[in-house]
Amino acid sequence: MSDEVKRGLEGVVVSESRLSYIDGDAGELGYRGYAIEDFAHEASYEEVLSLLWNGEWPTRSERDEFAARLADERELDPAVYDLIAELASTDANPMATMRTVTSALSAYDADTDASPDDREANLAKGCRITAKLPTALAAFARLRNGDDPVEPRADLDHAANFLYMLNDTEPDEVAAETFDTALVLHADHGLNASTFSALVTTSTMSDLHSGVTSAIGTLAGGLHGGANQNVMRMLKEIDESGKEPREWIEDAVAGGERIPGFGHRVYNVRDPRAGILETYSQRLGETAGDPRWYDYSVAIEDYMTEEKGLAPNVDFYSASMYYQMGIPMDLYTPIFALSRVGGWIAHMLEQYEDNRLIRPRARYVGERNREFVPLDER
Ligand SMILES: CC(=O)SCCNC(=O)CCNC(=O)[C@H](O)C(C)(C)COP(=O)(O)OP(=O)(O)OC[C@H]1O[C@@H](n2cnc3c(N)ncnc32)[C@H](O)[C@@H]1OP(=O)(O)O
Ligand SMILES: O=C([O-])CC(=O)C(=O)O
Repeated sequence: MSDEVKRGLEGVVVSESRLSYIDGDAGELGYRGYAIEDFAHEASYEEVLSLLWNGEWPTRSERDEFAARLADERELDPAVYDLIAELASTDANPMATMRTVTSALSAYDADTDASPDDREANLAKGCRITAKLPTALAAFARLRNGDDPVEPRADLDHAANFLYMLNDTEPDEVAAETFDTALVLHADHGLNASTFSALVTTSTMSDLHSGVTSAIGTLAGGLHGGANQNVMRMLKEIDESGKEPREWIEDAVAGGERIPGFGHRVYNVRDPRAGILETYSQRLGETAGDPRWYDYSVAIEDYMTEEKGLAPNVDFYSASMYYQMGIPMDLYTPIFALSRVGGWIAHMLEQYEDNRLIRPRARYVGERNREFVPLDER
């Protein structure tokens, strides 16, 4: 057995998957063999979930049935609302709230005692988790502002219903479509850190709720999903500094800072999702007559690409896009989770079909054969 250390598991292949294909040199991403550019605008999040979980695009009737099943599961148990209200009253971190709520949902899940690898029970649990998290996040966002939660509406699709519950106003077509595309584009991405942590959890034959709880904790960090809110904080800081974006970034890079939204473990070129999200960010700026956030982003990208050879990742343009939709900054990463939950579940379903415990090793570099000294003699 080789003792070579692969820091960060870079380049290590640990499993086979039929879910997402990534070519990091060509900048290509596909779900189950379909290039994202071919369906991102057209397919809904519900269709993508169905594709990821079942392997094929649903027919219209299958899509309707699946969407209705999800819509039926949006309500939360009153005890979960109480928990969210409690967390909102302490101004808890939204990602910590999502993690805690996911864990709590298992207590109210009808299939909580099913065998961890029972596919039908897992599909039912998957529907419940995916359907309930948007209700939980919207309720939390409203309660912390002193507003009452808004009941989900079964006649709205997954994306539109979330915006409706968040704002207590039915979104217009542009907002609903933009948000739906963001959900579609964030749904899966190979063995990224959060998906891997879900798989580590379920590889012990733990349950789906535990896997999603682990994954949310992993997504929260600034090197992963947390980067999207850091991007917007940076854009705001640039705006307030009065400096040119290029000058601001130059100073930040010279100061040794990592620029959020740039760089990627797998892509050596521009993340293909960034290109699609960029068009939405640009369009929203033009419509609002304030292209500032998009323009800053382009100036930063130009500098980072030319001077550092680093391209934007998915978190870069999603930030200005969500901001221009009026979404509070600290909800961007939880929104990433609302989408990625579909990918996490798809990977866990795949893992249960052919599971092996994930248990790598560390090379021990500490001292050995040291003599134990009892407490009173130290
Ligand atoms: C959904 C997602 O998770 S997408 C990623 C979201 N995360 C971010 O946007 C945070 C900023 N980006 C980063 O920190 C990194 O690019 C990561 C974590 C995404 C990838 O990290 P790794 O593959 O481990 O690359 P690593 O950290 O070794 O970086 C390689 C080199 O590029 C530099 N670098 C990488 N990203 C950046 C960045 N955003 N800003 C400045 N320098 C960077 C590193 O300093 C390092 O330089 P060095 O070799 O001179 O020390
Ligand atoms: O793949 C990764 O490492 C990070 C990423 O872009 C994602 O999770 O969408």
